[in-house]
Amino acid sequence: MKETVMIAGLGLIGGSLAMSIRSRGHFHVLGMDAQDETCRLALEKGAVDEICDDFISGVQKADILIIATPIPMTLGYMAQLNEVHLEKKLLVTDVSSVKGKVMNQAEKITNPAVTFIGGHPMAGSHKQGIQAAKGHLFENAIYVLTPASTADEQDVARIKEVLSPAKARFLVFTTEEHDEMTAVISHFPHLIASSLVHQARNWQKTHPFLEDLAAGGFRDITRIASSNPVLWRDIFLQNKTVLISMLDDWLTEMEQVRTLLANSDGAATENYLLEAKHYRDGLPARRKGAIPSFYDIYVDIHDQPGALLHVIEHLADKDISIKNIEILEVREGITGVLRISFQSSKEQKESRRILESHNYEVTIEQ
Ligand SMILES: NC(=O)c1ccc[n+]([C@@H]2O[C@H](COP(=O)([O-])OP(=O)(O)OC[C@H]3O[C@@H](n4cnc5c(N)ncnc54)[C@H](O)[C@@H]3O)[C@@H](O)[C@H]2O)c1
Ligand SMILES: O=C(O)C(=O)C[C@]1(C(=O)O)C=C[C@@H](O)C=C1
Repeated sequence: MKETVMIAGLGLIGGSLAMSIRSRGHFHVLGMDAQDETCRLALEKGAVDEICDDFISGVQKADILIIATPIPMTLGYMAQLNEVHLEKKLLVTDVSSVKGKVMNQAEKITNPAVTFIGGHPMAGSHKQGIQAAKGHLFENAIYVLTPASTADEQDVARIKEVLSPAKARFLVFTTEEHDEMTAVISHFPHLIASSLVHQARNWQKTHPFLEDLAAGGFRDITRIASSNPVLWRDIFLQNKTVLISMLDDWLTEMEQVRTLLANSDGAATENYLLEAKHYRDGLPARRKGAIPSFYDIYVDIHDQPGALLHVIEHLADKDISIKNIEILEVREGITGVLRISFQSSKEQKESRRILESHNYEVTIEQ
C-alpha cells in the first residue's frame, strides 16, 4: 500500500508540490485547504487524490505532512501537532519563506511521533492560488532545508526523497543563515521594489505622463511589487530584525551615493556601477532561483498581426523545441521584445542563426 503525503494549503506552493508529487505516483496525496473552491480545483486539476475533512483527521492518516499555508497558520498547525494522537511516525515539513519563528515552534514539538524539517522552495511567482500552481514550478530551483534538532540524516534523506519529484536542488542551512540570505536576495529587494512604485505613484500626481514612460527598466525591477501583499506582509514581519538592520545599512549606502552625485564624482560613480555590474554578471544565470533562466534569446518584433506566429514557425520548421516564450512589457504598442527560452545552448545558438537569416534582430544576454 502507498504511503500518504498530506498537504495542508493547496495554493501556489502547496498546489505545485501536490502536482509534482502526485505525478510521480509513489504516494497517495491527501489535501486540505480553508477554501472549498481551492479543494474543488485541486481535485479537478489532479493535484490530489483526496481531500480530507480537517487537519487532525488528515494528519492521523499521513506518513508525511507538508504545511503550505501562510506563515501564521503554519505556526498554528505546528502547535496542534502536540495535541494529536498519532499511531505511526509523521515526518513534517513546511514551505515558509522565513524560518525563525517556524523553527522556534519546531523545537516546541513534544509529540514523540513527529520529526520536523523546515523547507523553503526558492521559486515562486507574483501570482497566487491553485490557479497559478504548476508541477514544474520548482524544477532546477534551490530548495532549502532547515532540520530541527531532533531530525537526523536519515530524516533529511527521506524528505529529499519525498520532494524529489519537484526536481529542485536541495541545500541544508541553519535557520539564521537562511533568514539572512533570503533577506538579502529576496525580502529586501521586494521592499525596495515596492518603495520604487510608491515613488513613481507620488510623482505621477504632478507628472501625468509618467506612467506612459514606465518602460523596461522600471517594469523589470518592480515586477515583484505586484505580488500578494498579505504574503509579503507576513514575510516582512517575520524577518523584521534582519530587514531593519539591512535598511540601516542601505540608508548609509544611499547617503554615500548621494555624496558622490552632489560632488559630481564621476570616477567613483562609475566604479559603484561597475562593481555592481561585475557581481550581477557573475551570478549563476543558468539556474533557477534568484535569477531564473534557461538559454534565452531576445528577438525584436514589430507589433503587427502574425509577428509572433512567424517567429515560432521559423523555429518549428527546423524542429527546435521552445521551452518558454514571453513578450516583455517594453515599448508596448511600438515594437515588442520576445524572450524565447530553450533547454540547451545548442538550440539557443541555432535559433539565433535561423532568425537572423530571416532578418530578425536577435540578442543573447551574456
Ligand atoms: N509565493 C511565493 O513566491 C512563495 C515561494 C516560496 C514559499 N512561499 C511560502 O508558501 C506559503 C504559501 O504561499 P503561497 O504563495 O502558496 O500562497 P497562496 O495564497 O497561493 O496559498 C495559500 C493557501 O493556503 C490556504 N489557507 C489559508 N489559511 C489556511 C488554513 N488555516 N488552513 C488550510 N489552508 C489555508 C489558502 O486558502 C490558500 O489556498 C507561505 O508560507 C509562503 O511564505 C511562497
Ligand atoms: O519569482 C517571484 O515572483 C518570487 O518572488 C519568488 C521568491 C523570490 O524572491 O525569489 C519569493 C519568495 C519566496 O519565498 C521564494 C522565491
